[in-house]
Amino acid sequence: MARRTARFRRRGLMFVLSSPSGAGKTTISRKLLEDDDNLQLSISATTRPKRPGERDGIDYHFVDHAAFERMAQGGELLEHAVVFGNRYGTPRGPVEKALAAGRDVLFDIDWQGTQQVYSKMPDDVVRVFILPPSIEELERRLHTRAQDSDEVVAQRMAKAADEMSHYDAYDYIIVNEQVERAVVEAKAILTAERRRLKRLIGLDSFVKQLRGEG
Ligand SMILES: Nc1nc2c(ncn2[C@@H]2O[C@H](COP(=O)(O)OP(=O)(O)O)[C@@H](O)[C@H]2O)c(=O)[nH]1
Ligand SMILES: Nc1ncnc2c1ncn2[C@@H]1O[C@H](COP(=O)(O)OP(=O)(O)O)[C@@H](O)[C@H]1O
Repeated sequence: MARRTARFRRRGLMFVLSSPSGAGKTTISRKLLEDDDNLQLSISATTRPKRPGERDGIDYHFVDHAAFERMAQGGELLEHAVVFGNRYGTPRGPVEKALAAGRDVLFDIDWQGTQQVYSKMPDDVVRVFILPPSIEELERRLHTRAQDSDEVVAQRMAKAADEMSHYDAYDYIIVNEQVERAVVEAKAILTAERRRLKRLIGLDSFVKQLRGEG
């Protein structure tokens, strides 16, 4: 007799990573995306200028203030916030499509955006906050990234304490000391969250079938 394949599906989840700037969100996100075919990045729109090496439509949708305002007013953004004086927002369409298709979406958004998506879609959101091992190491990382001026680094360090004060609005905390370890931890969280009963669709009839009732 042919073996039956699992006849239930899963709704996608929203995997949110937040941290003070420089703690390692981008590094950890890249590794998760590289190793996981079912995970896709939510590409935010921003009015921030492009950094060297960043590509429009891949790292961000780089837009001007007027275009951002049109998107916000038109209800095209799931959430939006001002961070370091620039506007950032999450386009709604790709997220809804992915979730319905059972794909998971990774978000690199700040605490304000996390709060907004969580209040709209609490059952779909998994919130992870990344902390640096120390404040000295955070500053070192911001300098070694060498993409921002000393002035911008000073601005980000000044904001770090404020951002870190929001850690308690998250479900999971990862201290990014060794990047490989942090990635293993993030993968473990994702794996476990994918098995949550509440995300499984049609499990009832599958179990009925297993019990010979289907
Ligand atoms: N609310 C919100 N925050 C975002 C979004 N995209 C990026 N951010 C946050 O904006 C902050 C600055 O991001 P960025 O300019 O790329 O610098 P980074 O700190 O090096 O990641 C980070 O805390 C991001 O998580 C978004 O769509 N919505
Ligand atoms: N665990 C780690 N140990 C040492 N350096 C790290 C670690 N994680 C990230 N970095 C480095 O720190 C800098 C900031 O990391 P990044 O991922 O850009 O942070 P974020 O996206 O949170 O601003 C980068 O140069 C990155 O290579």
